[in-house]
Amino acid sequence: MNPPAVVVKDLVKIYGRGSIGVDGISFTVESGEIYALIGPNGSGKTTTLRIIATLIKPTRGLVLVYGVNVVAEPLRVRSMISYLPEEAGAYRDLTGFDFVKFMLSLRFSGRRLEEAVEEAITIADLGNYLKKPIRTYSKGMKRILAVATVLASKPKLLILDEPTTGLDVEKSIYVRNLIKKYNKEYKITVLLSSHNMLEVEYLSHRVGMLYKGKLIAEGTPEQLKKSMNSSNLEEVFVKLKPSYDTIK
Ligand SMILES: Nc1ncnc2c1ncn2[C@@H]1O[C@H](COP(=O)(O)OP(=O)(O)OP(=O)(O)O)[C@@H](O)[C@H]1O
Repeated sequence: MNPPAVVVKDLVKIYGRGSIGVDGISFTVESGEIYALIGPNGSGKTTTLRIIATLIKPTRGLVLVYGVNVVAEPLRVRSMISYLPEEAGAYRDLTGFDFVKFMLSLRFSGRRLEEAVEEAITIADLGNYLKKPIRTYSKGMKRILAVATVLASKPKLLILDEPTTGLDVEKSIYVRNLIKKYNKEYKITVLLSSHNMLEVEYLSHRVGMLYKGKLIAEGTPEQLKKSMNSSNLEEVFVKLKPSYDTIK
Protein backbone atom coordinates (compact mmCIF):
# COMPACT_ATOMS: atom_id res chain seq x y z
CA MET A 1 0.00 0.00 0.00
CA ASN A 2 1.21 3.53 -0.81
CA PRO A 3 2.17 5.67 2.19
CA PRO A 4 0.13 8.83 2.78
CA ALA A 5 1.46 11.95 1.07
CA VAL A 6 2.03 13.67 4.41
CA VAL A 7 2.06 12.44 7.98
CA VAL A 8 2.40 15.07 10.72
CA LYS A 9 2.52 13.74 14.26
CA ASP A 10 2.68 15.77 17.49
CA LEU A 11 4.47 18.58 15.67
CA VAL A 12 5.86 21.38 17.81
CA LYS A 13 7.81 24.41 16.62
CA ILE A 14 9.17 26.87 19.13
CA TYR A 15 11.05 29.76 17.60
CA GLY A 16 13.76 31.78 19.34
CA ARG A 17 12.64 33.65 22.48
CA GLY A 18 9.94 31.01 23.05
CA SER A 19 7.55 32.16 20.31
CA ILE A 20 5.27 29.20 19.57
CA GLY A 21 4.75 28.44 15.89
CA VAL A 22 2.75 25.21 16.27
CA ASP A 23 1.82 23.43 19.43
CA GLY A 24 1.45 19.67 19.01
CA ILE A 25 -0.52 19.20 15.80
CA SER A 26 -1.20 15.91 14.01
CA PHE A 27 -2.82 15.29 10.64
CA THR A 28 -2.46 13.12 7.56
CA VAL A 29 -2.83 14.05 3.90
CA GLU A 30 -3.76 11.10 1.71
CA SER A 31 -2.24 10.72 -1.73
CA GLY A 32 -4.46 12.44 -4.32
CA GLU A 33 -6.17 14.77 -1.86
CA ILE A 34 -6.49 18.53 -1.75
CA TYR A 35 -6.02 19.28 1.95
CA ALA A 36 -6.26 22.82 3.30
CA LEU A 37 -4.89 24.25 6.51
CA ILE A 38 -7.06 27.17 7.46
CA GLY A 39 -6.93 29.59 10.31
CA PRO A 40 -6.47 33.23 11.18
CA ASN A 41 -3.19 35.19 11.08
CA GLY A 42 -0.52 33.67 13.27
CA SER A 43 -2.28 30.31 13.74
CA GLY A 44 0.68 28.28 12.45
CA LYS A 45 -0.13 27.57 8.79
CA THR A 46 3.11 28.87 7.30
CA THR A 47 5.19 27.29 10.06
CA THR A 48 3.64 23.88 9.31
CA LEU A 49 4.10 24.20 5.55
CA ARG A 50 7.71 25.36 5.90
CA ILE A 51 8.55 22.37 8.07
CA ILE A 52 6.96 19.96 5.57
CA ALA A 53 8.84 21.73 2.77
CA THR A 54 12.12 21.12 4.70
CA LEU A 55 12.85 24.85 5.04
CA ILE A 56 12.81 24.92 8.84
CA LYS A 57 13.27 22.17 11.39
CA PRO A 58 10.64 21.12 13.91
CA THR A 59 11.39 21.39 17.62
CA ARG A 60 9.62 18.07 18.23
CA GLY A 61 7.43 15.61 16.41
CA LEU A 62 7.47 13.57 13.24
CA VAL A 63 6.88 14.68 9.64
CA LEU A 64 6.93 12.24 6.74
CA VAL A 65 6.40 13.01 3.05
CA TYR A 66 5.51 9.83 1.16
CA GLY A 67 7.13 7.94 4.02
CA VAL A 68 10.36 9.99 3.96
CA ASN A 69 11.38 11.87 7.11
CA VAL A 70 11.78 15.59 6.38
CA VAL A 71 14.56 16.05 8.95
CA ALA A 72 16.58 12.94 8.14
CA GLU A 73 16.30 13.07 4.33
CA PRO A 74 15.39 16.59 3.20
CA LEU A 75 16.87 16.16 -0.28
CA ARG A 76 14.68 13.14 -1.02
CA VAL A 77 11.68 15.09 0.19
CA ARG A 78 12.60 18.10 -1.96
CA SER A 79 12.71 15.91 -5.07
CA MET A 80 9.01 15.10 -4.53
CA ILE A 81 7.62 18.54 -3.71
CA SER A 82 7.18 22.02 -5.09
CA TYR A 83 6.60 24.84 -2.63
CA LEU A 84 4.94 28.17 -3.25
CA PRO A 85 5.94 30.52 -0.43
CA GLU A 86 3.57 33.12 0.92
CA GLU A 87 5.72 35.83 -0.58
CA ALA A 88 7.60 34.78 -3.69
CA GLY A 89 9.21 38.14 -4.32
CA ALA A 90 12.81 37.30 -5.22
CA TYR A 91 14.67 37.59 -8.55
CA ARG A 92 13.48 41.10 -9.31
CA ASP A 93 15.96 41.56 -12.14
CA LEU A 94 15.15 38.38 -14.05
CA THR A 95 12.57 38.49 -16.80
CA GLY A 96 9.46 36.39 -16.17
CA PHE A 97 10.63 33.98 -18.85
CA ASP A 98 14.10 33.58 -17.32
CA PHE A 99 12.58 33.09 -13.87
CA VAL A 100 10.34 30.27 -15.14
CA LYS A 101 13.23 28.67 -17.00
CA PHE A 102 15.58 28.93 -14.05
CA MET A 103 13.10 27.52 -11.54
CA LEU A 104 12.07 24.64 -13.77
CA SER A 105 15.68 23.82 -14.69
CA LEU A 106 16.13 22.81 -11.04
CA ARG A 107 13.82 19.88 -11.77
CA PHE A 108 13.97 19.20 -15.51
CA SER A 109 16.41 19.24 -18.41
CA GLY A 110 16.31 18.88 -22.22
CA ARG A 111 12.97 18.30 -23.87
CA ARG A 112 11.09 17.98 -20.56
CA LEU A 113 12.40 21.37 -19.47
CA GLU A 114 11.21 22.97 -22.71
CA GLU A 115 7.77 21.42 -22.30
CA ALA A 116 7.48 22.52 -18.68
CA VAL A 117 8.55 26.10 -19.53
CA GLU A 118 5.99 26.18 -22.34
CA GLU A 119 3.32 24.93 -19.95
CA ALA A 120 4.14 27.53 -17.29
CA ILE A 121 4.11 30.32 -19.87
CA THR A 122 0.73 29.22 -21.15
CA ILE A 123 -0.71 29.09 -17.62
CA ALA A 124 0.76 32.47 -16.63
CA ASP A 125 -0.65 34.08 -19.78
CA LEU A 126 1.40 37.25 -19.27
CA GLY A 127 2.02 38.01 -22.95
CA ASN A 128 4.86 40.46 -23.62
CA TYR A 129 5.45 40.98 -19.92
CA LEU A 130 7.34 37.69 -19.86
CA LYS A 131 10.22 39.49 -21.59
CA LYS A 132 10.27 42.25 -18.97
CA PRO A 133 11.98 42.22 -15.57
CA ILE A 134 9.87 40.97 -12.69
CA ARG A 135 10.33 44.30 -10.87
CA THR A 136 7.91 45.82 -13.40
CA TYR A 137 5.16 43.31 -12.53
CA SER A 138 2.15 43.97 -10.34
CA LYS A 139 1.72 41.86 -7.19
CA GLY A 140 -0.88 39.70 -8.94
CA MET A 141 1.33 39.14 -11.99
CA LYS A 142 4.18 37.94 -9.75
CA ARG A 143 1.80 35.59 -7.98
CA ILE A 144 0.46 34.12 -11.22
CA LEU A 145 4.00 33.62 -12.49
CA ALA A 146 5.00 31.77 -9.32
CA VAL A 147 1.83 29.66 -9.29
CA ALA A 148 2.29 28.76 -12.97
CA THR A 149 5.87 27.68 -12.29
CA VAL A 150 5.05 25.36 -9.40
CA LEU A 151 2.09 23.84 -11.24
CA ALA A 152 4.16 23.16 -14.37
CA SER A 153 6.78 21.41 -12.25
CA LYS A 154 4.14 18.70 -11.59
CA PRO A 155 5.50 17.41 -8.28
CA LYS A 156 4.02 14.50 -6.36
CA LEU A 157 3.12 16.95 -3.61
CA LEU A 158 2.34 20.61 -4.22
CA ILE A 159 2.58 22.85 -1.16
CA LEU A 160 0.88 26.20 -1.65
CA ASP A 161 1.01 28.91 1.01
CA GLU A 162 -1.94 31.25 0.41
CA PRO A 163 -1.99 30.61 -3.36
CA THR A 164 -4.48 33.35 -4.26
CA THR A 165 -3.10 36.08 -2.03
CA GLY A 166 -2.85 39.38 -3.91
CA LEU A 167 -4.99 38.16 -6.80
CA ASP A 168 -8.19 39.83 -7.97
CA VAL A 169 -11.46 37.89 -8.10
CA GLU A 170 -11.10 36.61 -11.65
CA LYS A 171 -7.48 35.57 -11.20
CA SER A 172 -8.33 33.87 -7.91
CA ILE A 173 -11.01 31.81 -9.63
CA TYR A 174 -8.57 31.00 -12.43
CA VAL A 175 -5.95 29.78 -9.95
CA ARG A 176 -8.45 27.75 -7.90
CA ASN A 177 -9.65 26.01 -11.04
CA LEU A 178 -6.07 25.31 -12.11
CA ILE A 179 -5.32 23.74 -8.74
CA LYS A 180 -8.39 21.53 -9.09
CA LYS A 181 -7.44 20.61 -12.65
CA TYR A 182 -3.86 19.65 -11.82
CA ASN A 183 -5.03 17.62 -8.84
CA LYS A 184 -7.53 15.72 -10.97
CA GLU A 185 -5.70 15.33 -14.26
CA TYR A 186 -2.17 14.76 -13.00
CA LYS A 187 -3.04 13.21 -9.63
CA ILE A 188 -0.98 15.85 -7.83
CA THR A 189 -1.58 15.89 -4.09
CA VAL A 190 -2.10 19.44 -2.86
CA LEU A 191 -1.52 20.80 0.62
CA LEU A 192 -2.43 24.45 0.82
CA SER A 193 -3.01 27.14 3.38
CA SER A 194 -5.54 29.91 3.33
CA HIS A 195 -7.34 32.22 5.68
CA ASN A 196 -10.10 32.52 3.10
CA MET A 197 -12.48 29.90 4.43
CA LEU A 198 -14.91 30.25 1.56
CA GLU A 199 -12.14 29.59 -0.95
CA VAL A 200 -11.14 26.50 0.97
CA GLU A 201 -14.67 25.19 1.00
CA TYR A 202 -14.74 25.33 -2.79
CA LEU A 203 -11.32 23.85 -3.28
CA SER A 204 -10.51 21.20 -0.71
CA HIS A 205 -11.46 17.63 -0.04
CA ARG A 206 -10.49 17.97 3.62
CA VAL A 207 -9.68 20.79 5.94
CA GLY A 208 -7.59 21.17 9.08
CA MET A 209 -8.58 24.20 11.14
CA LEU A 210 -5.70 25.80 13.03
CA TYR A 211 -5.95 28.26 15.87
CA LYS A 212 -3.15 29.40 18.17
CA GLY A 213 -0.89 26.63 16.92
CA LYS A 214 -3.42 23.87 17.57
CA LEU A 215 -5.58 21.81 15.23
CA ILE A 216 -9.05 22.57 16.54
CA ALA A 217 -11.09 20.68 13.92
CA GLU A 218 -10.60 18.43 10.93
CA GLY A 219 -12.83 16.87 8.28
CA THR A 220 -14.47 17.47 4.94
CA PRO A 221 -16.14 20.87 4.67
CA GLU A 222 -19.49 19.07 4.77
CA GLN A 223 -18.60 17.15 7.96
CA LEU A 224 -17.39 20.29 9.71
CA LYS A 225 -20.46 22.29 8.77
CA LYS A 226 -22.78 19.47 9.84
CA SER A 227 -21.03 18.89 13.16
CA MET A 228 -21.29 22.57 14.09
CA ASN A 229 -24.70 23.10 12.55
CA SER A 230 -23.25 25.86 10.36
CA SER A 231 -23.83 26.98 6.81
CA ASN A 232 -20.19 27.71 6.01
CA LEU A 233 -16.66 27.23 7.41
CA GLU A 234 -16.41 30.79 8.70
CA GLU A 235 -19.36 30.06 10.94
CA VAL A 236 -17.76 26.79 12.08
CA PHE A 237 -14.63 28.68 13.07
CA VAL A 238 -16.51 31.43 14.88
CA LYS A 239 -18.41 28.81 16.91
CA LEU A 240 -15.30 26.76 17.78
CA LYS A 241 -12.98 29.65 18.59
CA PRO A 242 -14.28 30.68 22.04
CA SER A 243 -13.34 27.30 23.61
CA TYR A 244 -9.72 28.00 22.69
CA ASP A 245 -9.60 31.67 23.59
CA THR A 246 -8.57 30.86 27.14
CA ILE A 247 -5.26 29.50 25.76
CA LYS A 248 -2.71 32.26 25.83
N1 LIG B 1 10.66 33.44 12.42
C1 LIG B 1 9.85 33.52 13.49
N2 LIG B 1 10.31 33.88 14.69
C2 LIG B 1 9.52 33.97 15.78
N3 LIG B 1 8.19 33.69 15.76
C3 LIG B 1 7.66 33.33 14.57
C4 LIG B 1 8.46 33.22 13.39
N4 LIG B 1 7.64 32.83 12.36
C5 LIG B 1 6.40 32.70 12.90
N5 LIG B 1 6.43 33.00 14.22
C6 LIG B 1 5.25 32.95 15.13
O1 LIG B 1 4.63 31.70 15.01
C7 LIG B 1 3.21 31.84 15.04
C8 LIG B 1 2.61 31.20 13.80
O2 LIG B 1 3.02 31.97 12.67
P1 LIG B 1 2.73 31.49 11.17
O3 LIG B 1 3.41 32.46 10.26
O4 LIG B 1 3.07 30.06 11.04
O5 LIG B 1 1.15 31.67 11.10
P2 LIG B 1 0.18 31.75 9.85
O6 LIG B 1 -1.04 30.99 10.24
O7 LIG B 1 0.87 31.33 8.61
O8 LIG B 1 -0.16 33.30 9.78
P3 LIG B 1 -0.50 34.26 8.51
O9 LIG B 1 -1.88 33.89 8.06
O10 LIG B 1 -0.47 35.63 9.13
O11 LIG B 1 0.54 34.06 7.48
C9 LIG B 1 2.92 33.32 15.17
O12 LIG B 1 2.67 33.60 16.53
C10 LIG B 1 4.21 33.98 14.73
O13 LIG B 1 4.41 35.19 15.41
